[in-house]
Amino acid sequence: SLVLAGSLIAGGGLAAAQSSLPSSGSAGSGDWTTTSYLKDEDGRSLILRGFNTASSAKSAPDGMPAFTEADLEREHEAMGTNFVRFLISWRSVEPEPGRYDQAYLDRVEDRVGWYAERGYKVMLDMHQDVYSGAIMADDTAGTGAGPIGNGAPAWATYTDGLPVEKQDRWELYYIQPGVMRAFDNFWNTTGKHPELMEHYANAWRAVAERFADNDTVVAYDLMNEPWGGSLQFETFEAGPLTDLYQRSTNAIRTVDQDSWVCVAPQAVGVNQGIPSALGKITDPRAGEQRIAYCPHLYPLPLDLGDGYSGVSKTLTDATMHTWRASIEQVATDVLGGAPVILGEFGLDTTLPGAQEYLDRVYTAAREMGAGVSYWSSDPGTWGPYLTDGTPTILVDTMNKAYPRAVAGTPVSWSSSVDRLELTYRNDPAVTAPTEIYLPAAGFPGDITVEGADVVGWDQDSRLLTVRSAADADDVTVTVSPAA
Ligand SMILES: CN(C)c1ccc(C(=O)NC[C@H]2N[C@H](CO)[C@@H](O)[C@@H]2O)cc1
Repeated sequence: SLVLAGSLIAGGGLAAAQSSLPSSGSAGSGDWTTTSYLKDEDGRSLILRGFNTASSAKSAPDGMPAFTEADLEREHEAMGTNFVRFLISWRSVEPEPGRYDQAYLDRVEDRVGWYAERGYKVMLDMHQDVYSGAIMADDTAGTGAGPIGNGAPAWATYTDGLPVEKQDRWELYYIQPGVMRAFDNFWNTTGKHPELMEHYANAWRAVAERFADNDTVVAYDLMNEPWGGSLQFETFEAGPLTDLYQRSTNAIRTVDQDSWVCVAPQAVGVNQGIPSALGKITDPRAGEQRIAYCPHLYPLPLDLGDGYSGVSKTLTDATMHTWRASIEQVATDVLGGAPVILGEFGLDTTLPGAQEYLDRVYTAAREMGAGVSYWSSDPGTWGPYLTDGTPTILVDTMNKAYPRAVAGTPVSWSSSVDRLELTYRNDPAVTAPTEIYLPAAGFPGDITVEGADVVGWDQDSRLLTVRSAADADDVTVTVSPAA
């Protein structure tokens, strides 16, 4: 079919290439591809690309990111993203024990509406870093919106009077005695606070009750970068962490049967490629399990400020190999074939080799069939825009052709500046068309589509929709600028 810029000419044949779903590679083979995806309300498999929005929400009194609808319009226009890992906080959801702040959830719902109007899907991230803003005496108004940590409300922060001394690096607060104790009390390692995990699960139920019927909210990311305090690795991950995830999943399912529940491993070590010991979480819903796996990726050399070059590149490549094997193992063997979203990765885009690293991670995500939410949309050299609005290399890196919603199971896809190829196993039960984003940079005018019929072309959103013959088995669609 030939699509003329702004309009389309129907016609063109339907070619269905013969191929088959890849078997999942042997553990750690490095060529594993998921066969499981989050799906939209039309049953289409979602390929999710977007940002974490935003770190600025962590200590904001109203819990909202300093991210306006105009910022979202700019992001959508410049990069064609379709996904956001939106930061929310326990302190904002449950400011007092058992009281859920509906005005805060109203503010979250307003932002979700911004994304809905632009065709996005939202994953709500119950964010924490260093437990709570209440870990230090100068906690602002005792709400948990303090200057260092974020996440838990003040009433759920039990440091038991142990010291939390000022640190040069924020990460070091995690091992301060008062913070270790706050985590040990939350996980009830001390045996003194069995109520806190219950409150946490019930806070999730309150959030899910609000968004259960909102198709834009497609997933809940149960806890950001969990830290076990005195418990680490298997004792923590297979113990209280898996327990909290199961309890939160059960609580969510009392009000929301359809959203995916995303679970993350502990951050330390697993972000750097060490295998996770996370246990099985069982979804009590009828039908398919809707548990997803949301790991993060932060190779140590990059985190220490080295670029992606020299020894740092070698070590980072080794990290990514073990990291991919670990993801395959948890998603396949532990969670029974869960879809994967890379919940966070990022770096200072001004570092040497940054572009190559970004390309490598997005290639790995594409090969695995994983969604990606980049850390983060906040202004600065890590993000897409500097504080003065100057674009970083991230904007062009993100602004690439990709399939967004597929009427079947993606088998493989690839894209270059001016060509996209997608192979998927057609699902005749899905009547909605497959949706593909085509940036103006590579597709300035007319386009040629092979392997499927063009259903529509929206010049503003730059979304092409195509449909294969209902009886097609495996379909290969190729999109390129018209000759
Ligand atoms: C010691 N612990 C428990 C620790 C250390 C470092 C990180 C981290 O860098 N995380 C990577 C990014 N993720 C957060 C937001 O989720 C950002 O603030 C970090 O840069 C996490 C945990």
